[in-house]
Amino acid sequence: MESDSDSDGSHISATPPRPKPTLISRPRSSQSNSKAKKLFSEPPAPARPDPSPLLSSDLPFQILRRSPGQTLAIPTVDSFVTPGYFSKSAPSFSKNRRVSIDFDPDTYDPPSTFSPPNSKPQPEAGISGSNYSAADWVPPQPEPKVEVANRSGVSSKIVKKNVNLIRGNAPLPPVKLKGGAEGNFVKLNLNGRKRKFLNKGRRGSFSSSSRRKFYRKGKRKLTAQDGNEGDEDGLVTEAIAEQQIRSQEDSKRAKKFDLEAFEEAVAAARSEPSDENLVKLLRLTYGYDSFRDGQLEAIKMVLAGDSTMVVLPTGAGKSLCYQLSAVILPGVTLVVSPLIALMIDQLKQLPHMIRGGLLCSSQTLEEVSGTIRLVQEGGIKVLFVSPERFLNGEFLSIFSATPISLVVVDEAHCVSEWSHNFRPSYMRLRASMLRAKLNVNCILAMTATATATTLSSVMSALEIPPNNLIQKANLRDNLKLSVSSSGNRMKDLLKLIKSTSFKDVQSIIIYCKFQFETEMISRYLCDNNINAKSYHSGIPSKDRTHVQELFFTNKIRVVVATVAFGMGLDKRDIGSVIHYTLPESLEEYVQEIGRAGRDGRLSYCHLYFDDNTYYKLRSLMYSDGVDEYVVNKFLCQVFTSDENLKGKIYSLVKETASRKFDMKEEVMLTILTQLELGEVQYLHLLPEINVTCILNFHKTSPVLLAEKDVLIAAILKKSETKHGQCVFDIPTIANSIGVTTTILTNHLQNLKLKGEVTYEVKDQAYCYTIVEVPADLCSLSAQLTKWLSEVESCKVRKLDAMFNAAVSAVNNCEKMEGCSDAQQTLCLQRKILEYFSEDNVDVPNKMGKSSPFLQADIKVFLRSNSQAKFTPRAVARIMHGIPSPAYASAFWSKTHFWGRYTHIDFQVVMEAAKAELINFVRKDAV
Ligand SMILES: Nc1ncnc2c1ncn2[C@@H]1O[C@H](COP(=O)(O)OP(=O)(O)OP(=O)(O)O)[C@@H](O)[C@H]1O
Repeated sequence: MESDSDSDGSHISATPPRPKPTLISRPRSSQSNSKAKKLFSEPPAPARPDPSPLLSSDLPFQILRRSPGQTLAIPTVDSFVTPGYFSKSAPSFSKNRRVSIDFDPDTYDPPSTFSPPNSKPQPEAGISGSNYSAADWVPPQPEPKVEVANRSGVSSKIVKKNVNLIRGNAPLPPVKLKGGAEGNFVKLNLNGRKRKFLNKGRRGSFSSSSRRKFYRKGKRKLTAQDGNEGDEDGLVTEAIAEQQIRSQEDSKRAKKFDLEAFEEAVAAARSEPSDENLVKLLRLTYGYDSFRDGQLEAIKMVLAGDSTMVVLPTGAGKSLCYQLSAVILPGVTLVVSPLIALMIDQLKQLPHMIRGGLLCSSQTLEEVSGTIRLVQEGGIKVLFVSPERFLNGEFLSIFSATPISLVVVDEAHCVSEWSHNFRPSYMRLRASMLRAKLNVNCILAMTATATATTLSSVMSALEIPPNNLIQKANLRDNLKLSVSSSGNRMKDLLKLIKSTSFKDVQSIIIYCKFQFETEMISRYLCDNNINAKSYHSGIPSKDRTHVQELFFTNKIRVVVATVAFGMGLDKRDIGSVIHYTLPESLEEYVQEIGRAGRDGRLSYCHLYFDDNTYYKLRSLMYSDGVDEYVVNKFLCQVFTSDENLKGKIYSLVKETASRKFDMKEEVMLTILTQLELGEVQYLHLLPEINVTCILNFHKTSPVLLAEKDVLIAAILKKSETKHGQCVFDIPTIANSIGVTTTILTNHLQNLKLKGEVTYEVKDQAYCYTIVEVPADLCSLSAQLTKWLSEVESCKVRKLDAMFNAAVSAVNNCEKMEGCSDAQQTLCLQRKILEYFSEDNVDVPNKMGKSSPFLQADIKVFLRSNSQAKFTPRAVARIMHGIPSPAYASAFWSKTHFWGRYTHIDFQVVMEAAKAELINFVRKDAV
């Protein structure tokens, strides 16, 4: 259970950390110490993972024993250096190669060339110290050349190199289009078509068939070059290419589209946004005859420049509210979306006359700069971005000359820590920030699932006046809801799917919490002649896309999925959603059943629940918890005691810090974001980067190169030589010459393109500059811990409310009016309504408050693991079967106490552990 629950990419999820790829170290040849070999040597063998991180963990029970924070030795920053500064002869920056190193945690997978998570740089014999001398350098062997054909068919020779750019994204060779179109302009023009709309004639002639070939070719190249990339990257690239092909087909079909009439309707709606004009534009854009409930109201408010909060049920047509507004508004509409998959879906769903674009971390340099160019040229009307983009100054600067008319915050509940799906990066989306950085005054926030508390916190962050709320019922009334408690869910599920109500249902989604469940159930259904496939984030993206395609084309009847399948999914004829596992909140339940019946037809939603699943889920709710003294230690490290703090870039390597503080990466990010956006701004977060760089020189000797290049000179001064490679910390070098890390890595990339160097980066880190050192770290730690524990309690309450709704639907339903024939629709609707209007109430729970054996078991556990260090929280987590960064399940699940007390309240177990640990320490002292 512990290892494979799925996450939707949200901040506080029950998902244990995904295993990261490990590097297989090869045995080293004893003769491999020649200098030439040193420069081409394999990366250093990773250190063996510590079998028990506890032994080296810095987490003693002695609460007051605080280890001092690590101090970053960062030299003073003298001045800000422009890109050309590095090159002593000529500026070496190519503007269009520059790319911001942005990071979307929802899709990030570290490139496989990186060191394994537990590896630490090992001191090696033969390290020559931090300074290079000319004698250290031996020219490397030439690298093999491969032929690559460009679009025009002319083959060009390029050097095949290790794809070790930041995120492993090697830039594509420039592709020249006939007729003057440039680069991969067309490929990026996601809704390109024939560019009749507003930029007539800008694109050169590019026939449909050649375009198809181009996309296919581009796709192949990208696949080859993205070999080291995360799974989602292939998905983005493919979606972009497929979108292009689809746009072509649409374009042919839409020949009859009357551009003139459309442009007239836009102009009319712009000058007078009356009901009549808007309906006319709706008809021309979508072919719909009327607006759905809430749509017209929302569009009119946005056109009047009023920030608006829209709460409409799933499938009610929220996207149309911003799409139609975008057509009428003069500037760009920026849509912030939490998941790349969601952005891709929305991009694909844009009507062909609305030109869309997408910026995400997994795009190539050309794709990013091409999209930015299009935005600046007015070639994109709707731009989808992830919230992490707002960390990036370069991204924000795009809009200095390009007006944004509207910012749309999709899935706006993510802004609030009191929602089921809080994301720290969404905290950045404050009205004040959007006004200051983007000069935006109108915000449209949209969600299907927000409780009263969530709504009020979102509206306050986005400064949406209370009167500007458009809210309709949370549920559509074509959903028939039923619940049952089951001792044998597999059998009951099969019976249900074969029952009369379900037997004619063509498309069914079955939601599970854990990946193994999806595999197990889909196999079981296939064995029973039901065509089913599983879907979860552990499946390669290509296979996932394939499953989705099979489902959308009705080639499979059932998809058994985790939460990874759902948000934004718009298959209209899904006739049933079944919850094999209890959702974690009523919000999640409403969101997931909202996939059914989008065509308006009666659809069936069944929910199974049982006590054991509830206990397991409730345990997982505690996996983010932190103790005050750990927060204090964390803050000590963040505000390291350096005299000259201001302006310097600091970094915290995620993996190392997470294990050191036994704190999930998302929790660290939440604290850091709060330190930036709370009442006092203590720091300024920068985009996450890999901070350790391993550099190899190729053409010119390092010393000669350093004579021409200030950056290389600084690197040689402050780096170490390991296995003939130059290893340095990116922020340290950036600080020493007073540039940003982005400028530094862009410069390295430039040198790489010239064949001077190759490099790898590793150690993903949070980067920040310090604005103000807190006067009292203890009280700040106390405040932050209190806040985090309230967030945790809120999550637990949400699960309790979900479980209670299910229990009461089964137990009390007959007494309620209208529920019959195993349908609990009215009863559940009532519960959902109550919950969404007043969620902040304590709900009774059925957790045990004591156990006769608990204390004794903890005692035995501590004795049998006396070599390890524990906190009460760590012991309680083990008793509840919750893995954490420092207490991995791979090791600790072997103890027979693992998960033994899931039925006893977590706080109770923690108190018992605390008492036992005190006894243990006292006895030890005696
Ligand atoms: N006025 C309308 N008339 C007919 N169909 C509409 C109308 N507005 C939207 N739709 C259709 O309803 C479907 C659902 O729309 P959309 O995906 O925008 O819903 P949503 O509210 O964003 O749902 P979710 O929250 O699940 O993402 C789409 O297929 C869309 O084309």
